[in-house]
Parts: sequence; C-alpha cells; structure tokens
Amino acid sequence: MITIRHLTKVYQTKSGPVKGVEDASLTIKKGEIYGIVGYSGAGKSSLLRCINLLERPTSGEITVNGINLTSLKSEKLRQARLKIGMIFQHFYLISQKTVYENITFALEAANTPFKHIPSRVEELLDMVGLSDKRDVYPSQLSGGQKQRVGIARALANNPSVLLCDEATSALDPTTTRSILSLLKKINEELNITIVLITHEMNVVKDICDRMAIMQDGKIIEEGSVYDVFSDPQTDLAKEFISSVVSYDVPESILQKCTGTIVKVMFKGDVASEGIISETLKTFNVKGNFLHGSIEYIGGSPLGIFVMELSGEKEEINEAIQFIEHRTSHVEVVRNGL
Ligand SMILES: Nc1ncnc2c1ncn2[C@@H]1O[C@H](COP(=O)(O)OP(=O)(O)OP(=O)(O)O)[C@@H](O)[C@H]1O
Repeated sequence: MITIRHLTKVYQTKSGPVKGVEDASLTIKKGEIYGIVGYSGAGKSSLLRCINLLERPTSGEITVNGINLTSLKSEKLRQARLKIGMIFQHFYLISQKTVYENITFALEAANTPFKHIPSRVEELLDMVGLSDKRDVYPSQLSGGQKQRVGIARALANNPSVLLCDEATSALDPTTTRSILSLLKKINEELNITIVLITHEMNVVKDICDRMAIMQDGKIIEEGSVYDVFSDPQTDLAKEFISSVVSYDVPESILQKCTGTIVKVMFKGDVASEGIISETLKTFNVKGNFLHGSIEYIGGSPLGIFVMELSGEKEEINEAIQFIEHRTSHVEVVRNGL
C-alpha cells in the first residue's frame, strides 16, 4: 500500500519557487493499478517521482508498504527504493550494453550474487517476451521492445511497486496495447502495485482500477475509474472523459428534432433495451434513438443513449420517471418544442 499525505513539492529556480505538487493526499491499495491524469504541467511527474524520492518532497509524507520513505536516509532509503521499480517514456537504456547486460546492470546494482544473475535475467526476458533478443543492442530494438527491456530491468529486484512515467506515450496504438497487456499480466501474476501517469484516458480506461485527476499541482478528483467515467464531478474530468465517452449530442441532430430529448445512462449490466422497450409499451410515447454508445470500463459496460420522446407532455414526464427509476440517470437535454 502507498500512502501519500499532504505532499508538497516546490522547485527552487533562478526565477523563484515553482510549485510542482500542492498538498496532495492519496492512498493506493496493494495490487491495484492506479492512474494519474492531467494536462502537461499539472504535476503528475513531480508526484510520481516523489513516491520513490527521485524528487524529495518539500513537505509531506510518503509511506510504501508501511515504511515512511521520507524519514529514511542513505543506505536504508537505497534498500527501500530497490522495491520500487520505475519505467520511463524514453526508456533510458544503456546504448553500449546488450539487452542482457542492461538487465544484469540492475541486478549488479542491487549486489545480487553473481551465480543468481544468469537465471534471473533469463526469467525476466521470458516474462517480457524478449528471450530471442538477449544479445542485441537497444538501437536494434523497436520502441515497444525497448520498453519491454525497461520493464524487465524495473522488475529485476522483485519490486512490490512499479511506477510508470508516461510509459506508452512514445508508442503507436498497437504497441501501446501490447505494453498495457504486459503491465496487466505483471500486475495480476506478480501482484505488483502499478502507479502510472498518462495524458491518455484510453490507457486509464483499459487497465486502471482507480484514478486521480491533477490540475495546477492539486488532485482535483479521485475515485474508481468506473465512477469517474460514469459520474465525473469536475469540468476537467468531463473534458478528459469526453475523449473516450461521448456525452454530447451533435447540434445537427438536435436541430432536426421537435420532441423531448433525453440522455439515459445505463451503468453495469442493466438491460438497456428491455427498459426502453418496456417504457415505450407502457406509455403512449414514441421513441426515436438519436445516438448511442457502450464503452467497457474495467470490463463493466457503460451505455449512453440519446432519445427523442414525442407525445403528450404528461406521458413523456411519466416515461422519464419510469426510466429514471430503473437507471437512476436520465437527463433532459431539451424539452419538446
Ligand atoms: N526540475 C524542475 N525544476 C523546476 N520546475 C519544475 C521541475 N520539474 C517540474 N517543474 C515544474 O513543476 C510543474 C509540474 O511539472 P510536472 O513535470 O510534474 O507536470 P506533468 O503533469 O508531469 O507535466 P508533463 O506531462 O509535461 O511532464 C510545472 O510547472 C513544471 O514546470
């Protein structure tokens, strides 16, 4: 478990102090994949780098697996850091060393007995699917393969936490998916807690359990990925989510309609078609589907349908209440003309 309490990071620069993180508090549970999103400069990297004290917080406390890292010095801090692996957007492999040697380097740095190194490297290469590349140099690898080496190196010393700093931002969509699957596999098979920062909501949607949104150094929204996606509280969360889940009805569609326009959200395994057809049978209203989408977030469906309801006002209101009762989320986008 990772606990961040009232973390503030201020950089001292020639032109004065710059705030990277301001009073951030978070609890990340053991074994979960936690995503931190925000625009450039929001403070994501600063926060992530404070978790392993790559950046020392100006104030606040970081506890990883019960150890207060902020209170540790030199050797004890070094030992604790070995249990926190990290991967980066630009991989940071040593170009003069082969894949095998890059991974060996991490084991040597942790004073692993020499006799244990070859078998451990082979095990790591197998885990990341690069056994056939053991003797090649980083320049001979694709971006995705380089990140696999980065992952193997980060896992070398059996960490309990893996920090991912924009780990897929330099990769194409297909390679991104394969790296995300590998991270998910590592999380599930090795029970490693993963904290990742990204500006891509699809990454969060595909593999994270919970998430935080940062703005101006502060955490402005936090919760399960499903809850944030289905019920965003802040304008920024709505903006990020709109890149994945469409909440808006195109104006061109609205202009053609004269009935009452409603947006219905179906969360989880609610039988959306059943509810709509039951509504249309029960009330004397006509329903016209304008727009619909179902996204799977963390494996659970989130459906959004926009409908035009036509008929007597009273009947429409009752139909809306009927749907509201069964879905708990109906929004009247526009009343009938
Ligand atoms: N080493 C540093 N020295 C001075 N200021 C810094 C340093 N690192 C970050 N900052 C500042 O702290 C703020 C937060 O930056 P940070 O890199 O943490 O944000 P971010 O959300 O990770 O952005 P990006 O996605 O662009 O990396 C910014 O104003 C940035 O300029």
